[in-house]
Amino acid sequence: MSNSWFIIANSTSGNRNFSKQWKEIEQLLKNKNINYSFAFTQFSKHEVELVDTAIQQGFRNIISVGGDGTLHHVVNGIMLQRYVKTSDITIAVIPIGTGNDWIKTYNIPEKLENVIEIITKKKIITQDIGVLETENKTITYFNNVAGLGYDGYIVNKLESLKRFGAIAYLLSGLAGLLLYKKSIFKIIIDDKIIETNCLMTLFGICNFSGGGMQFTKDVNPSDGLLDITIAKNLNIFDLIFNIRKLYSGSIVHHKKIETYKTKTITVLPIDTKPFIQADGELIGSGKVTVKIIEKAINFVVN
Ligand SMILES: Nc1ncnc2c1ncn2[C@@H]1O[C@H](COP(=O)(O)OP(=O)(O)OP(=O)(O)O)[C@@H](O)[C@H]1O
Repeated sequence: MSNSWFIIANSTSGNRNFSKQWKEIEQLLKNKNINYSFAFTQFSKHEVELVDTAIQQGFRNIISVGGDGTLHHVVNGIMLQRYVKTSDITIAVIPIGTGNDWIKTYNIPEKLENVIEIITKKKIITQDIGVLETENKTITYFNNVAGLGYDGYIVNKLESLKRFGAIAYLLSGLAGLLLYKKSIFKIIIDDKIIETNCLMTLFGICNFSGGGMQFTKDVNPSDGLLDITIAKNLNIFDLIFNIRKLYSGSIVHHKKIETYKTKTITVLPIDTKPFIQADGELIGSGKVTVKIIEKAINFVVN
């Protein structure tokens, strides 16, 4: 069992024909003599239960077949189980989602043949995992990028637009700015208190979010630090004139953006309850405290 993989597959991820992709995945795994069992998710967050059962049965290697949301829930399943240390578990990702942002940090390709090849090599990085605690004491883990404010607003709006792919993030991201009302955030980082009109505050472990955009600076996913980005009173013109910089990452040098590295941060929105997103999943609204767990889970990378 310790060398075998347990595959958790989300047939609703992405816009392509899942059964065709699944057939190809099974064929490639068989060609490479990779030992595996599998289960399909039946509903959102089912990943958490499936991971728990797989680990209880003795599996230590898990493959997430889906997008960033599926991976997010697999990670939460690992962090929530109580059978083994989380660092005893290894996750590989077969990306069939829409954004597939987490894989971009590690140059993991989307072509199935190449991904399976990477899984056979099993090169591993032990990555940090973030923890968010909301006002009602709900705990959520994340492996890529979380945030509150405008990014949460977009995640909430995007449900119906997702089938249009990564371009939908960009278009709804720009159009939404005309309607979105920024608000004052009180941000506590170590001994520093920042009170500012804020479009959004992001908590990063890896580089990419929003379908290939980069808002985090000098990322190291295993250094035990959150990469904080505070986007202050940016407006639609700031973004339209800097579209290329959103994707290249140099937007972080904009004068209305500040970045920090820290182990813990609290954000208190004043008078509003902005949406909070984690890895592109909507998880709550309002006040949030974020911490980081250094080197928590192993991931197969390129
Ligand atoms: N059987 C299911 N039915 C409905 N929703 C599901 C099911 N299984 C998983 N989900 C949920 O579907 C959501 C979206 O999945 P996922 O993020 O993997 O795909 P995506 O949105 O196409 O990709 P990305 O996040 O990379 O853009 C996740 O919240 C996941 O928990």
